[in-house]
Amino acid sequence: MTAHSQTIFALASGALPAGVAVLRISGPAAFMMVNALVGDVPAPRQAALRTIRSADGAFLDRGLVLVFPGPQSFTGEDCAELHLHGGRAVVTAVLNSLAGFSGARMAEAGEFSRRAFENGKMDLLEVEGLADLLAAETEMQRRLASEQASGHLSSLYDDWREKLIFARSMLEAELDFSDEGDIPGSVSNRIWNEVALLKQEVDKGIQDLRAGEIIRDGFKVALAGAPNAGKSSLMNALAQRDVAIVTPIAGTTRDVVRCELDIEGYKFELYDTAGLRETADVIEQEGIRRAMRTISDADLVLELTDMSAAVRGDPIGIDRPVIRVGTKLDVLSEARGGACDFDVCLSSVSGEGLEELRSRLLRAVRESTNVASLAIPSRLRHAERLRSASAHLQSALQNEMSPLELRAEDLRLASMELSRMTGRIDTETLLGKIFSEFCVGK
Ligand SMILES: Nc1nc2c(c(=O)[nH]1)N(C=O)[C@@H](CNc1ccc(C(=O)N[C@@H](CCC(=O)O)C(=O)O)cc1)CN2
Ligand SMILES: Nc1nc2c(ncn2[C@@H]2O[C@H](COP(=O)(O)OP(=O)(O)OP(=O)(O)O)[C@@H](O)[C@H]2O)c(=O)[nH]1
Ligand SMILES: [Mg+2]
Repeated sequence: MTAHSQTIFALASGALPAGVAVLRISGPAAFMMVNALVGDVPAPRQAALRTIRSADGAFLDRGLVLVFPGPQSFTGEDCAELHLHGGRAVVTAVLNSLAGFSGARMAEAGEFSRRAFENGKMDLLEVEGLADLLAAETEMQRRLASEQASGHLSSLYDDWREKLIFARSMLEAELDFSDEGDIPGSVSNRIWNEVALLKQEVDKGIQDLRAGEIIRDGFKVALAGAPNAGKSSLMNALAQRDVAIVTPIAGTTRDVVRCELDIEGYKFELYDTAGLRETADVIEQEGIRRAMRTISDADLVLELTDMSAAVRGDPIGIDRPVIRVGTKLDVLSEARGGACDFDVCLSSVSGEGLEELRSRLLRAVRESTNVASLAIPSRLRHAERLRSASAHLQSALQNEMSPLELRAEDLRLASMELSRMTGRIDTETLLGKIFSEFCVGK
């Protein structure tokens, strides 16, 4: 438990004006400050309606006051909340009054959560989950973040860590008795079987990173094809707004244009790109270079072909998953020539086929995020720790001829990696990076 001498405060609710504004106070002087502002300290954890006055007795607001005595609070310290009328001047007046107390200052971004972490109220995975929960815009992002914020990923990794600690203690017991003649090795065999099973679980976790990243950061879809194929028009139709410039001139799009979509709770990132062709125009060449880079980074490529055009572009030929889209279905004569060359035929003008494309996109994201539970890694940091743990387990398992001491040391290193995951051991730099993701008041 890290005791802070300073009391911090901040607006914890959103942009003003708002219906209600919540000011949060945490630290040793919190209750003294509440007492000075409202005349008493209400009963713990019960909302009480009070008049809030400045140090010179001037009326500031009438609002709800809540106090949470430490350690039973969000930060683990004495905490208080003032629920004010959400006007700018009301909030400014009360914040100014709070700043007048000695030992009190405005909180920095993420400082409440940082104190919660330091006081053991949340571990690092839960803190990251909370940051993701505040940033979540889609239903699947919310579910993934809640899972992590409520400690389910932490329990999983703690469980693995405990298994390793148990295995090590068994090995150490065996080491202690080893000079009493050879024990038939049965204990040891059972341990290595369990370590092998654990390694499989860790490796499964590493594989799930891709699903976690897709849910958290979005499924990347690139629109590709010849100039005038209708890429920008399709982007605008899917986004239902005018994101990209559309003209009848081939070579309109040069920069990569990005937009986000929410399909059934999954976040998609759509990338409109320059039409692919041989060209002498240096600006267009650079556009095409960027297009190719975007296409090769995509989780899925929509390869568009203008079905009404006399000449069709060549296939792009990349090793990404592709949906072949035939465009301009509305101008196609009744002889729908070659529609069977495509997975989806659509018109961005009439809207025909868009629903079919949307359900194909949904199917693709579901296939890429097909996991049994949402207690999965979603940041590179998680996978790096898991990879390193897996490598130590591998070393312990394969070096059957090495001394038990060394193999036990590999198990210890693996469990250290899992401790880093929840932040039992870690560096100031990492903490700074994670807490800087928060806004002030959290
Ligand atoms: N008004 C208000 N609403 C809020 C929050 C808040 O701080 N204030 N939260 C802020 O994120 C979230 C709720 N999270 C919270 C987490 C822990 C505790 C807390 O007091 N924990 C104590 C007691 C637990 C208990 O009584 O069961 C503890 O952990 O010891 C409060 C809120 C969302 N809603
Ligand atoms: N009738 C019809 N016209 C379309 C459709 N989609 C696009 N167009 C037209 O085709 C032309 C080219 O459309 P864009 O969306 O700019 O094509 P693009 O693939 O982005 O082209 P570049 O940016 O040059 O690579 C425009 O005149 C559009 O209005 C469609 O579904 N039906
Ligand atoms: Mg375009």
